Amino acid sequence: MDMRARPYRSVLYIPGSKERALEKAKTLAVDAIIFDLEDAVAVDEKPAARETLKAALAAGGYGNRVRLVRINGLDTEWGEADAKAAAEMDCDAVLLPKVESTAQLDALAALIGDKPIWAMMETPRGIMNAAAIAAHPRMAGFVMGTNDLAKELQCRFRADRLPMMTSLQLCLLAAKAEGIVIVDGVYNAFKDDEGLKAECDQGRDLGMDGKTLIHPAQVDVANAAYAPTDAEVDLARRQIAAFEAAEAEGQGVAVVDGKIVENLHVVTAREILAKSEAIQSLSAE
Ligand SMILES: CC(C)(COP(=O)(O)OP(=O)(O)OC[C@H]1O[C@@H](n2cnc3c(N)ncnc32)[C@H](O)[C@@H]1OP(=O)(O)O)[C@@H](O)C(=O)NCCC(=O)NCCSC(=O)C[C@H](O)C(=O)O
Ligand SMILES: [Mg+2]
Repeated sequence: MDMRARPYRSVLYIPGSKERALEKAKTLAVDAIIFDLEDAVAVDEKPAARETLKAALAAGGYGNRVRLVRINGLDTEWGEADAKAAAEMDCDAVLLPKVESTAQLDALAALIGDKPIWAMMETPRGIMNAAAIAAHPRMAGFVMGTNDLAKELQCRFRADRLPMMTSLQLCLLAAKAEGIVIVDGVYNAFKDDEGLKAECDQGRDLGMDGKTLIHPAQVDVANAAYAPTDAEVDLARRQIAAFEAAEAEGQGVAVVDGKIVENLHVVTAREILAKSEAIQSLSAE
C-alpha cells in the first residue's frame, strides 16, 4: 500500500528511550507510530535513546504500521546526529519538528538519503509558510503540534479549539492542495475518552486524516472516529449505484435520500469505500 493511500487514523508517539513502550507498540492496533527523539526524551537520555531506537527498529516486529522517526531540530546539538542515524534506521520517514522554511527541509534532505520527510507544524512562522512547506518535493505529511502552537500563540486550550482554528485550517489547505497526509495534534488528557472523541470528531469533520496520540488508551477512540461509519459506506455504495444507473440512461445527476448525486459526489463515495477497504486489509494482514 503506498504511503498516501493507507489509513492514518491513529498515530502514536512513543518515547525512543522507553523500551517497554517500544515493545508494547507491537501489540497495539495503531496505523502509524512516531518514534520520538525530541520532546518525549529527557536531555540526558538523548544519545542513548537514539541507540535504543535504532536497535528496536532493527529488531522489527512493527508489522504494517507506518514508522516515523521524530528527530531533534537541526539547530539543536542532537539534530544532525539524529538525522544521520535516522537515515540508517529501518523506518518509513523522518519527522522534523518546528519546521518554518523549505531551507530546513533542504538541509534535512541532504542528510537522510531518499527517505520521505514529514513536518511538525507548530510555530506561527511555520504555519504562515505552510503552502511552501507542503509543496517541497520531499514532503509527505504534516503533523499538527498543537501543544507548541498553543505555547507560541499564547492562546488558551478550549474545547472548541477556536484560538487555533485558523492555523489548523491553513495547514489543511496546504496539505490538501499538495495531496499530502495531515494528522491532528494530541489530546493531552489521556484518560478523558469523551473529550478525545469530541476532538477526533472535530478533526475528522475538518478533513484531518487522523489523530496523534500519547497513550495506548486513546487508540480505539481515534480508530473509530476516523474510520468511515457503516452508514457512510452504505450511502457511498448506493450513491455509486444510483449514479451509474442514471448515467446508463443518459442522465448526469441521480437522487439518493432526497439529495442530488453528481460525478463529484461519486469521487468522494469511491474514496470512502477505498478507505474502508484499506482499513479492512490492514487488519487482515
Ligand atoms: C503519558 C505517559 C508518561 C504515561 O505513561 P505510563 O505512566 O507508563 O502509563 P501507563 O502505566 O498507563 O501505561 C500502560 C502501558 O502502556 C505503555 N505505554 C504508555 N504510553 C505508551 C506509548 N506512548 N506508547 C506505547 N506504550 C505506551 C506502558 O509502557 C505500559 O505498558 P505495560 O506496562 O507493558 O502494560 C506515557 O504514555 C508517555 O510517555 N506518552 C508519550 C508522551 C509523548 O510522547 N510526548 C511527546 C509527544 S506530544 C508532542 O510533543 C506533540 C507536539 O510536538 C506538540 O507540540 O503538540
Ligand atoms: Mg511540539
